Amino acid sequence: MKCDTIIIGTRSSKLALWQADYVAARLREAYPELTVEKRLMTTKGDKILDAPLAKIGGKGLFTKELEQAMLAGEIDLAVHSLKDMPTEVPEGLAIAAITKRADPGDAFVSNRYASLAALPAGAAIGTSSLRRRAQLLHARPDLTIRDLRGNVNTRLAKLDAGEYDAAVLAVAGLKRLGFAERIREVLPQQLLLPAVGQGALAIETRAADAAVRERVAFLADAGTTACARAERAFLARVEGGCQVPVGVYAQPAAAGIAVEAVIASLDGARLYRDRVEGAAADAAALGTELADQLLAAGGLDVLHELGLLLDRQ
Ligand SMILES: NCc1[nH]cc(CCC(=O)O)c1CC(=O)O
Repeated sequence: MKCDTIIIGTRSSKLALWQADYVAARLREAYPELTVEKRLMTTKGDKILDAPLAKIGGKGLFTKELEQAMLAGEIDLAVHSLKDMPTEVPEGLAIAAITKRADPGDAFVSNRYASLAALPAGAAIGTSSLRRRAQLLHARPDLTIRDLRGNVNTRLAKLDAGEYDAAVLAVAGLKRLGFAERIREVLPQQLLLPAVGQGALAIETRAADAAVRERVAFLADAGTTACARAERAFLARVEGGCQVPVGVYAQPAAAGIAVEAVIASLDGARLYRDRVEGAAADAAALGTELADQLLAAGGLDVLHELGLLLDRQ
C-alpha cells in the first residue's frame, strides 16, 4: 500500500510553526487517513540576525532552503507568509494555494504610548521594514526610526527591554501568536499600506506533484488569490523583492477589485500613492498598471536612488 504521508517543511520561528501547524491541522481534518509530518529547517534570514534585512538583500531570504528541500524531495510542501515570498517561484515549484487573508494591517505596539499620534517628537520607533520606515516618516518626519530585527517574539522582547518607544508589527503575526492585547492601535491604511500579501499564507509545492496539489486545493481562497495576483504583479513590476519602500493593498470593490499602492523615499519626503479599480479577471494587469503610474510619477527615481533597479531594462 502506498505510504500516505505529507511532510511540511517549516522555519522554526513561533510564527512559522503556528502557520505550519495551522495547515497541518486543516489537512488532518480534511483527510483523517493522511499522516502529516513537520520538518523544521533554518533559512538564511533566520541565521543572519545582526544585519539590517535591507542590507543582507537577496530574494527568498526566508524561503530558499525550504524550496531546495522541496525540489530534493525531502519535504512535500512549505507554508510561507505570502509577504515573504519572492514574486518569482523557482522552476519546478508552484504556489498551490493562497489562504483567506487575515487582517492585513500593521499594528502600533508600545508600553509607553497609546497611539502613533501620542508619540512625542523624536521618539524612537523600531522597525526594519523600509516600507514602514518610509511611510511612518512621511506622516511623522520628527520621529526616529531604529532598526529592529528578529522574529515577532524577539522584537517584542527588545521593545520590552526599553530600547524603543514603540514598534510596528503585522497585526496578523501578533494575533496568531496570541499577542492581540499588545496592539495599541491598528494604523490606518491612509497612513500605512501593507506589504504585498500581508496576512495571507502561501502553500508552495512541487509543480508536478499533482497528488499534493489536489490535497491542498481546498485551502485556496478565490478572493484573496485575485487580490494577491494584483499585489504581486505590482511588486514584480517595481522590483521583485520584499525589501523595497513600497506598500500595496488590493481589496474587493464595486468594479471587482481595487488596488492601492505607494512608493516612497526612505526618508518619507517623497511619496507617490495612487489607486486603480477594475475587473477581478484583470487583477494582474491592474497591479502592473498601478506600478507603471507610480514609477512614472516619481517612484522610478526613488527606486533608482536606492540602487535597487540597476538591472532593470
Ligand atoms: N517580516 C516577517 C513577517 N512575515 C510575516 C509576518 C506576519 C504575518 C503576515 O503578515 O502574514 C511577519 C511579521 C511582521 O512583519 O511583523
